[in-house]
Amino acid sequence: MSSNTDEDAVLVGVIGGSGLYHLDNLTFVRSVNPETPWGFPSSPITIAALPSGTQVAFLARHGQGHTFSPSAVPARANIAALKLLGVRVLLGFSAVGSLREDIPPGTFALPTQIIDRTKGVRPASFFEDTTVVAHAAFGDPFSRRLVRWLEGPITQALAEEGRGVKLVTEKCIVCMEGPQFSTRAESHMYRQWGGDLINMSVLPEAKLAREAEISYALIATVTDYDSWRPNTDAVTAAEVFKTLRANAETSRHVAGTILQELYAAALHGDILSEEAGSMQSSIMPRSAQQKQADRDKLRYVLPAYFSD
Ligand SMILES: CSC[C@H]1O[C@H](OP(=O)(O)O)[C@H](O)[C@@H]1O
Ligand SMILES: Nc1ncnc2[nH]cnc12
Repeated sequence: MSSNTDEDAVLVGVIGGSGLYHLDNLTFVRSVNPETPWGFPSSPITIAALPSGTQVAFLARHGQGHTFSPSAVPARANIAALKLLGVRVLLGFSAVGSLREDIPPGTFALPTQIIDRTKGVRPASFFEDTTVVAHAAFGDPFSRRLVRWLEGPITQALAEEGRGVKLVTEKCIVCMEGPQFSTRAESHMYRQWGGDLINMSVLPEAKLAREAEISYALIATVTDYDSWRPNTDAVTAAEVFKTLRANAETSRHVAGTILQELYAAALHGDILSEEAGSMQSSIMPRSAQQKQADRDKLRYVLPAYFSD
């Protein structure tokens, strides 16, 4: 599959998490399953049209039948395949635990910070195992402009839905390795560290989106109180499943309400401006020791810097 021209580029992408394996009110256009230099994505990517005809891309993070555990999600192939389709703005939906009493299950959140508690078993860079070195800026791990933009439309969409779902912002999410949930001691420790939410999926997705110069935000949907609450059972998958379906319905409503506006904002506004071009100064200068095969591989995600 060769790189898309601007005319058939799909600017907006959505990654669905646990419980969110499709979106609503879209017209199916085609399904694509590109083999990237990092393998195949979690599942074929659905290209579908909004009522206006604008096309968006949807990918189920754990695969259509939820066959990839968080540690095994082929995140590099996912981000590379979306980038090839033309995606420049990406919303990841995720089921998360809450580390705060005032963020109950059912709440939606737009985190702005991440604490990395993954264990180094997930490939987290497109530059890994190549002769090209890059250090992407990650102080603000989510696209600041995108997060700021999303706050209003999501709040409005939740109000319109009328189920009383609240949106909270400026939260810090801990990303743990899993697949087992945290111990009570870990859950308490994350609270002391300043964590507000916890999941197993936002990394390396957010790092790879940054390396691919895709503006990325996480819409975190709270399913449980994790394991820190005294005199309360620690989180179980059964507890998570209780809230998953309602959260997925609300996620579909939110996506259905905001995607057209998001497309217009990405096309005409400045929400992509901080990430676009950001890798130019993050990549170490070209040297004779860099292997051409590595540069060819990196061209797949960053054609602007590796075209020769
Ligand atoms: C099903 S409970 C744990 C599982 O759910 C979340 O997945 P996702 O972020 O894809 O919604 C969490 O990160 C864990 O992977
Ligand atoms: N408590 C929790 N810990 C990690 N990931 C989660 N996903 C949903 N709830 C979670």
